[in-house]
Order: sequence, then C-alpha cells, then structure tokens
Amino acid sequence: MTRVLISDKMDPRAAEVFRERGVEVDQITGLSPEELKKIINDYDGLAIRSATKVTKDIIAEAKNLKVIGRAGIGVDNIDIPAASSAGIVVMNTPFGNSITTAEQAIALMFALARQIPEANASTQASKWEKNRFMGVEVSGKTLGLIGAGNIGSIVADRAVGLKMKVIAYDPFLTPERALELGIEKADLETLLHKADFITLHVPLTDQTRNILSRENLAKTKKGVRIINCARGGLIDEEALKDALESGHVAGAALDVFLKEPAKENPLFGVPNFIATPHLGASTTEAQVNVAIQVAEQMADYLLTGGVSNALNMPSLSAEEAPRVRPYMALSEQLGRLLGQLEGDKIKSVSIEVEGAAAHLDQKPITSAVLSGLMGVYSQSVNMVNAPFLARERGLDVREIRHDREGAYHTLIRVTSRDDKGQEKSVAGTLFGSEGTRLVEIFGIKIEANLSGDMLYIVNDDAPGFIGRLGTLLGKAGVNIGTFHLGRRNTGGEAVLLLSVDSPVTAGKMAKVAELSGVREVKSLHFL
Ligand SMILES: NC(=O)C1=CN([C@@H]2O[C@H](COP(=O)(O)OP(=O)(O)OC[C@H]3O[C@@H](n4cnc5c(N)ncnc54)[C@H](O)[C@@H]3O)[C@@H](O)[C@H]2O)C=CC1
Ligand SMILES: O=C(O)C(=O)COP(=O)(O)O
Repeated sequence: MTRVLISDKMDPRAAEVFRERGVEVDQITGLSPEELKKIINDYDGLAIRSATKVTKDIIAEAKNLKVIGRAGIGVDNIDIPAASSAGIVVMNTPFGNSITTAEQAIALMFALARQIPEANASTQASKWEKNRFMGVEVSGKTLGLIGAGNIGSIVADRAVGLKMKVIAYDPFLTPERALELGIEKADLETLLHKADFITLHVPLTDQTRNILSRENLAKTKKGVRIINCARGGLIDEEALKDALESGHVAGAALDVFLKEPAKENPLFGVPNFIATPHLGASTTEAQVNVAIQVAEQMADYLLTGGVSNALNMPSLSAEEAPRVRPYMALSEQLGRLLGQLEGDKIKSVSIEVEGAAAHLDQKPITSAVLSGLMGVYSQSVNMVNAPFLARERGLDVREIRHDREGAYHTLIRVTSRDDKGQEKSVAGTLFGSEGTRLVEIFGIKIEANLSGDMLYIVNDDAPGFIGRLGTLLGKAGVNIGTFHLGRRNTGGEAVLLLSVDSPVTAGKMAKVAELSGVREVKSLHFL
C-alpha cells in the first residue's frame, strides 16, 4: 500500500484527499530530525510546509521515498539536489497561497504606516496616546517591489488600487508585463533611492541573500518603511536594527527571519519594528487550497505517474500520463539499448521526435531516454535524476523535433556520438496497443521488441549462419523466445536480436563469439 507522511501542521483536507485516493496517511508533526530519519523509510511520499527541514541526511535514509510535496511555495527547506540525485520528485503549490501572502504584505504596510500594533498595545494599557501615533498615508507614495513574480504582482495590483506609484526591481520582469501591471521597472539602486516603502517578494537564493545588506540599507531614502513576507536571509537583521535605531529606517515589518522559529532576534524590542511568526500563508482559504492541491498532486504522481508543479522534473498531467507513458517506455528502451551497446564511449546524444511524437512535450521523452542510457551504469537512475546525472557527467543532450511524418506515424530516434565524432543511431515506434518496437539499429532496418534478456549479434550475411547459431544455442540449453533479423544493403553484414528465456552466461557468450561468421556479440537486458 502506498504510504504518505504529513510531517507539518496541515489542513485536515490533505489527509482526507489521500485517504479518498486510497493512499495510507500518517500525520506526525514536531518530529526531530533524528525521529524523522528513523521512520522516513516507511513512506513513499512526504508532505510538508516550512517547518520540516528535508536535509541530505534525511534523504539518505528515505530509500522508498518517491515524492516530497510542499504545501506552499518556498522550497528552501528541501535539499533539492540531494532529492534529485536520489530520484525523488519535489513539488510545490506555486499559486495556492499567493493572494494571502500578498494581503499580509499590504496589511503589514498599513500596520507600519499607522503604527497599529503599538497603538493597540498603548490603548489597551489605558494610555490613550492620540498625539504619539501620527501616521503617514500610503496614497501617492512610492512602493518599491523587490521581486515581481506571482506574489509581487498581486501586491502591485493592490498597491496601484491604493493609488501608490509602484516601481519594481526584477531582472525577469518584461517591459510588457510591467506595462500590464501599471508599474515601472527599475534597477535596484533607483528603487533604493526612490521608494517610501520597500517590500520583498523574491526567493532566497545565492543572488538574493542579503539583498538588503548594510550597504544597500544605507542607500535607501531616509524614512523608508520595509516589509519582508518572503524569506529571512534577504535582509541583514543587525544592519536593519541599527538603521531603525538611528531613525534612517522609519519602520520595518518582518514575517520571516534568518533563524526560525525566531524565539530570539536582534530586532525584537527595537522601536517601530513589527514581527509576525511566518504567517504569510496562514489564512483558512490558502491553507485549504495548498493542502488539497499538494495531496492531489502527490497522489497523482504516486498512483498514476502524473506530474504537476515539480521543481526537478517535467510536468505531465494525470490525463496526459497514459498517452505519454508508452512513449516514455519506448524512449527508455532506446536509451538502454544505446547505453548497452555504446557504453561510456557516448559523449553526446540527440533525441529526435517525428510524426505524432512531435506533438508531445519532449521533456519526459528526453528524461526517459537518459534514464535508460544512464540506467545501464546504476540501478538508482530514474526519470527524475537522469537529466541531473547526465549534466554531472558532461553529456551533451540535444532535442530535435520534426513536424514531418515519415514511414511511421510516430518515431523516436536516439543518436549517440563518441569522442571521435562517430554517430550511432537507433529508432523505434509504437504499434497501437501492441506497444513499442525497435525499427532501426545502426542504419539497419529491423523489427524487434526490446524486453527481458536478449542477444545482439552482428554477423556475416551468408547462408548457413542462422542454422549454426540455432544448433549452438540449442546444445547450450538456451531457449530462443523471439528472433529478429535485419541486413545492411551493402557490406554483407546482418544483425540479429534474439530474446532468450534466461541470461546467457559468459562461457556461452564466448562460444557464440567463436562461431564462424560472428563479428560481434553482446548480451542485453531490458526492464
Ligand atoms: N511568508 C510566507 O508565509 C510566504 C512566503 N513566500 C515567499 O515569497 C517569495 C515569492 O514567492 P512568489 O512570488 O510566489 O515567487 P515567484 O517565483 O513567482 O516570484 C519571484 C520573483 O523573484 C524574481 N527574482 C528572482 N531572483 C531575483 C533577483 N536576484 N533579483 C530580483 N528579482 C529576482 C523572479 O524573477 C520572480 O519574478 C518566495 O520566497 C516564497 O517562498 C511565499 C508564500 C508564503
Ligand atoms: O509557501 C511559502 O513559501 C511559505 O513560506 C509558507 O510557509 P508555511 O507553509 O506557512 O510554513
């Protein structure tokens, strides 16, 4: 039975969805890394929010884990390279909590502008300090967005509605999109100089870490107010403390901290500072959205192979999966065939799709070819980690799509190139419900099913050979299942692909190799 662990607080609808889909689910929150390590091996899926840290060490113990689902956006608590090399799909829910988080940023902007938390505390302490809490209007002010992706764009939309002027620093924001949002694209320097409010909506990466450094904070306009609902680590907390204390920064509201849970922080107790405990995504609506979505996505993957919102694998919808799966099987076989015949001589590979295959997303096909090719060397290779391992090995991979239809209604051709530039190519098609078929090997037309144990023999195309081979294999007790023959038009060379009932031992292979007329022999295995 497929089993999933939910290791963070999550709306109960996640567990309901898993159960409705026939997936067994345990929800155990607050586990220490050691406790999680001990039990993770029992699960096929792990559903988390931001509290669980899925480190390399945890992944090393997760021998059965196939998918990690993040009910939310940020995946900086997951070691994605480690998951990828272990063949584990990592998926998130990129839109389910965006509105909620954007609303939190706007709420914090108002809280800063009108000092609402302090005014609340003072009033309830019976002080009635009407003169102390003089605020500022946001209307007409400049809001500087650092990051204008999903959340940043929603913040921009709300801020434009509040009659603010919005400028955005985001190298990936196109001028057309900026125009559509009614905002202005700016470089970081300009934004720092002009903004009355700055709000951060970028992921935490090596490029964004400390983006509001001490140096950059010093470049901001005096009296600026800063909001961070994205990730701790984007702002130098010590420098922000100093800037608040000196009055250069008039206020700061942080939902996220360098170290979470933030039980202690240099900013705590500093004037004009507002803190919330990573509540950006915490509304009923957002939590229901992300819980249902993550459970659906994970169940789809575990039960049907459908992939959505994966960060380390191409998407494949549950509806698309049955249509693409036969192509993936064919691609895997072609990759495996080439991998077994050409081995580590392969320096580059090109994957061509033609006919019906050209209308499909090519990414799953490429992943499947690479998974077959690299799977020859390691049993832990799969669709997720194959492209990653190929890159690591320096394998050059090209994808080519032909709209033309040739002799077959659909065709996949895989060509390898060795370091001397020599090309070897295999091609296959799908035959309706009958499944996959190899149709060409190294320039020779053939028709063969690639499955189980097989023998690949290149021999002189001369009378009597097949009889001699049959006799030898018969005497050796090797039962032939299927027999496929192809010949080159020139050069008197033929190719034989035989399926055999059990692997042929090295001793018997040597006897075949000695048979007169044999130029090459190899035993092959397919899944
Ligand atoms: N506080 C909370 O509870 C929540 C926090 N978040 C966080 O909000 C952040 C933004 O989320 P989304 O808008 O959904 O992400 P997104 O991926 O849609 O947008 C991020 C934007 O940042 C831009 N960007 C990337 N690198 C950049 C750089 N070096 N300089 C400037 N811009 C850069 C990208 O081009 C992109 O447009 C993430 O860090 C996410 O983890 C998300 C949900 C809830
Ligand atoms: O979705 C995100 O990136 C968040 O930061 C939300 O975190 P949470 O699920 O509330 O722990």
